[in-house]
Amino acid sequence: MRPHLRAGGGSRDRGRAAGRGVRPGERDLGLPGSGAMTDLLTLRGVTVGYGRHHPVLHAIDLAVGGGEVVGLVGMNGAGKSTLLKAICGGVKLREGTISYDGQDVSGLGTPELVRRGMSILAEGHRVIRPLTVEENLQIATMSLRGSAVRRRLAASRELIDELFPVLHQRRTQLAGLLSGGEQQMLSMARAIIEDPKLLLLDEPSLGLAPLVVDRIYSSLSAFRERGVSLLVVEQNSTRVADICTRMVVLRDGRITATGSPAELVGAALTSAYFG
Ligand SMILES: Nc1ncnc2c1ncn2[C@@H]1O[C@H](COP(=O)(O)OP(=O)(O)OP(=O)(O)O)[C@@H](O)[C@H]1O
Repeated sequence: MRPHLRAGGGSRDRGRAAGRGVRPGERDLGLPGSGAMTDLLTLRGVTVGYGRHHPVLHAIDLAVGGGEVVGLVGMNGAGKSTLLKAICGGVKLREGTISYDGQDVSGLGTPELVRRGMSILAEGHRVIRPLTVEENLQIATMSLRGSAVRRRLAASRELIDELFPVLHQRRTQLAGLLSGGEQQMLSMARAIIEDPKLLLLDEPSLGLAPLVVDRIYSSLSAFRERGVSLLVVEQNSTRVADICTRMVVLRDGRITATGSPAELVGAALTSAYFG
């Protein structure tokens, strides 16, 4: 029989998990974690599907705390991208609710969520192809106001130059002519300027050379150090395990395991991935 780890939110949910009880057949790992954190993003009972098809996600409970880095992993077709789409309003909820920063945001679209402090790097690169690199960065600053924000912006620009010097070299080049890796770096740089509370990323390392992946992951560490909450979808758990505080495994639209990277290794991880 396959060991079944506790499904749902993270260790910080222990009280809640105890409240609703661990389901028969599930094993509560009593995971260590961030008891002091308040949840920034909470999904409760989220069920979604496409058209008239069967649900792709089944009653998902998931929480991301302030400053927490959650790695959402699982095989092809497990429903990881669909979960991000559900959060961003890209697919309609059949059941359940999503709250962010204490407010119900179920069904809100991406522009409104961005206005409320989420940055979303979903499939593909988020650059404006006919504009130069510098113009792309300038546009990201447009929603920022006030002197404190301007100071923060100066720090962000310094960080971008340090993390992605190639963008400085390419600042007059059209974004559409950048390589895939450079476009991903520019997407990350735009997110750094937006100074989000929560950053959602769908496979930020997909198809990139190892050195570029290193750069992208360095920028994720910088977000973490700034106290930004991250929800990072990756098919391969190895890379995301280096930066996340908690990993959540999705299989066939259900959460099969959650725990720190140290806890979710070996047989526990294989079983959660493949059943
Ligand atoms: N627009 C759509 N219409 C119908 N079915 C869809 C649509 N998008 C995804 N699906 C189906 O939903 C399921 C989950 O897909 P999803 O892209 O969320 O998985 P994933 O875990 O992100 O996979 P991958 O790692 O391959 O990107 C799959 O069976 C897929 O075929």
